Amino acid sequence: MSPELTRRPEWQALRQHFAEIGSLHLRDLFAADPARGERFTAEAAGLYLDYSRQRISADTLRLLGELAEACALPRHIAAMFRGDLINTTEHRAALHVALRAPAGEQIWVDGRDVVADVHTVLTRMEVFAEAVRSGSWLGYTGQPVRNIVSIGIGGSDLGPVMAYEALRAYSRHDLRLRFVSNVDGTDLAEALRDLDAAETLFIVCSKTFTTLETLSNAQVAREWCVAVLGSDAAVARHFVAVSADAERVAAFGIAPAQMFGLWDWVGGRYSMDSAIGLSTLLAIGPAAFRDMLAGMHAMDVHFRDTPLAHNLPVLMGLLAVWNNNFLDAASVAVLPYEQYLKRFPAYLQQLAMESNGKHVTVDGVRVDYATGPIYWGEPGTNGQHSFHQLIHQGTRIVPCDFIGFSQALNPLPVQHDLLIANMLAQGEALAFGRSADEVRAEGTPDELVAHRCCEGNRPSNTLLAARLTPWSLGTLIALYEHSVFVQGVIWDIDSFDQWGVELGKQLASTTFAELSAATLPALAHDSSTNTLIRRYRQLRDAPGR
Ligand SMILES: O=P(O)(O)OC[C@H]1O[C@H](O)[C@H](O)[C@@H](O)[C@@H]1O
Repeated sequence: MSPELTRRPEWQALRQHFAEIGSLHLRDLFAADPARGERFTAEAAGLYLDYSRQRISADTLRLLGELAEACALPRHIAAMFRGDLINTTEHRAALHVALRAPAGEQIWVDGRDVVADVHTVLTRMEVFAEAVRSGSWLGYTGQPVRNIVSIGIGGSDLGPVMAYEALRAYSRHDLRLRFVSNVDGTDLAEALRDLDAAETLFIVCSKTFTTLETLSNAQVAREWCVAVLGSDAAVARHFVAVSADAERVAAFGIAPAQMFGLWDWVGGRYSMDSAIGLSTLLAIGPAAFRDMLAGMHAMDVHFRDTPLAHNLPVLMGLLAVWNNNFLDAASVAVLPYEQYLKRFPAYLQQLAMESNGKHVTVDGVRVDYATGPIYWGEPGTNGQHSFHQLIHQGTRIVPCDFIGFSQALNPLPVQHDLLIANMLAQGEALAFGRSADEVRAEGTPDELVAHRCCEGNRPSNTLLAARLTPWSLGTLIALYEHSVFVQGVIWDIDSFDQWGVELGKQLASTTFAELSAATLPALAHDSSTNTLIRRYRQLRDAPGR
């Protein structure tokens, strides 16, 4: 059985259309329509999107819209907001929109109003955060908290790290936040090296509370804390947990009063605005955290209620499908021209790649088209001095998302205009390039003309907002969350499961037993794994090394 998507007349129409316009250059498209840079734009919740530098025409947009209708995108959007079990392989809702729904709104799952539950937890988080921030929460020896160490990985780390870095300008600078994720002991050792346990609070973040990296790091952190402070009783003043599994948290030794809950309808990579965001709330305070939620909600409402043609996440999602499946672009570069967004690309990697890196449809049929592209990126202008060369002149097409803000958070005399000038120049250079004639006219010697030419015709989006605030960060996150969902709907995949990560975990547990056994047991892997296991043990145990 072949999947339905590529058999749809709307898909075939796009194929045909690409054959007609695929070779058009952005120079021609702009020349043919001088107002293109005003027309191919959209705006929502304070975010302005310029998509005029995508290799599309008005017909492309119409045909993508028809594909979206054929794939029942509006029905899928409604189903998500209603709390239907759209994560079909796990029989769960994907209701991250409920995490930022205002108090009083109602969304029902299994006969419970989940919005009420969300606000109960949010209020508890705020009370706790106020106690810590005001200095009234005291450690075991009577000291207030000055250091917060969040232990978590994947969705229980990347969102909180990204948000903490993004909102540093709004954070309490006398609270030191650190994030430990890797099972590599270096991560924890370096995080704790200069901290005083008496004034350190640990947040153990794990939705399942089974994740090996997090549990083993939390265990060591607890031993460190108890050893320094001299009593098991210290754990109650220095550890809180965020999890959906109260029993496992209790078994670890953290009392229910010090646990903040989330639910199985919150996916890990969609959880940074749940209790998993406790570190963010501690850093920026309750009012700013609520602003972030309000920004997310504003984008949710826009996504839910706006016709497809003017809907920002829908446009971004459909353009991503166009680039991925018709232009055959295998990756997307996310280039924030805002230093505070330095971890945004890493956060998006999990969001996009764990969601849409799938090889079968929701019905388990092998896809015959490319699904999720590779997301990567670095803040500008740094990337311009390293990998932009490939984006400008390499043989692969790398669509770019530029993200910038009009107002600087740390204004220096000329820097911000310089920064944004560079962002705009990159988009312009990528789109229009520089022809051989133009290069020659600059007096370039003949033998260098080919080397200095830039073909152009490289697509990009530009997202512009007034200022990076908790609110605008919220809009940006929700924009990408929904854009990823739109892509998943078109590709007919389950964007909310992540079965692919399980195999490696299973194999690692067997291998761990083999690495740590006193004497090497019989190995039954392939010859590569067997040899590497032997060599590792040999190097590890070699005397004098
Ligand atoms: O929050 P946890 O249950 O500890 O999960 C942490 C992470 O690990 C898993 O392996 C998944 O791939 C991620 O989606 C998840 O966010």
